[in-house]
Amino acid sequence: MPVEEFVAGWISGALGLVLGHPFDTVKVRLQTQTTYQGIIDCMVKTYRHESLLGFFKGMSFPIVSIAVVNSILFGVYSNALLVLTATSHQERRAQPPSYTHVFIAGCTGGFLQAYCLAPFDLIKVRLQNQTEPRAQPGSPPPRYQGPVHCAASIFQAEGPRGLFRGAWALTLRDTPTLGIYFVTYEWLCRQSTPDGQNPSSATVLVAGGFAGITSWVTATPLDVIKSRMQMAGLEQRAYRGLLDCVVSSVRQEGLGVFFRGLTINSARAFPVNAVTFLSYEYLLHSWG
Ligand SMILES: C[N+](C)(C)CCCC[C@H](N)C(=O)O
Repeated sequence: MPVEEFVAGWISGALGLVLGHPFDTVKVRLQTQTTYQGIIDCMVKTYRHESLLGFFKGMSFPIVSIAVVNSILFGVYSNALLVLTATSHQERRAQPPSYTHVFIAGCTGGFLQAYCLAPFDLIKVRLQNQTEPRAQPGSPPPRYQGPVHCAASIFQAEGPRGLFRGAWALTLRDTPTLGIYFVTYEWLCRQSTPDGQNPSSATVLVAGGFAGITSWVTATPLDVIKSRMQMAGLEQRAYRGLLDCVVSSVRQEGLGVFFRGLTINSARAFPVNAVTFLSYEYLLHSWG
């Protein structure tokens, strides 16, 4: 089993992640809190209360987890294509796989990464939603003092299952939308590259960026539900399940609730995924 794809997936994921984290914090806050009037308001308030550091809350853990998660996504995707089409990464420009195969491989990668992502994503969302300024002398400490403390508190209060809160919503969010992600990327690359040639860097950037946007646009409704289910354990607002969360969110806030964070998700998705795909292709290319 080729391992370069796993390593390339990890490094490229980490680069994209740092770039996109401030957007991600604003998104999570808009989705789960009602105190902000919009993106700008949320950014200004976050900056005033918590300085620039506020935007980077909850990032250390994802940096570690992206190693696992993005390498599973890209590694499984590429190896699934190897199984389906008997072509390696290098051979795929000359013998492009069908879009059905790309979709199936993307869904497989998406499904497998979702379960590993679930506990990391839960901790990220809980930490991002702590809006207190960084510890000041005399003020009470925030509920979670960091990722490890957060994981340990959830584990103590709810057992190992608590760490997988929202995991189903996350799996449903990621399985089809990562199929869409790779199909969009491949389609855009093929549109602007002569047959058999490697896409240019500019093409990879644009195709990666749009793959990110398409995937996030289709993922946003379940992203909202996922984030809410992850926060529910804290807020005594227990949902009986995914459907209950969907129904009660729509009842209280209307259908618009499914599009919370859509603009910011898309704004974040372009640079993050442009950089992810460019570094992924570059690394694989330079390793031969
Ligand atoms: C499937 N879903 C849309 C959720 C994610 C797809 C893109 C993944 C990328 N690491 C990013 O963070 O943008």
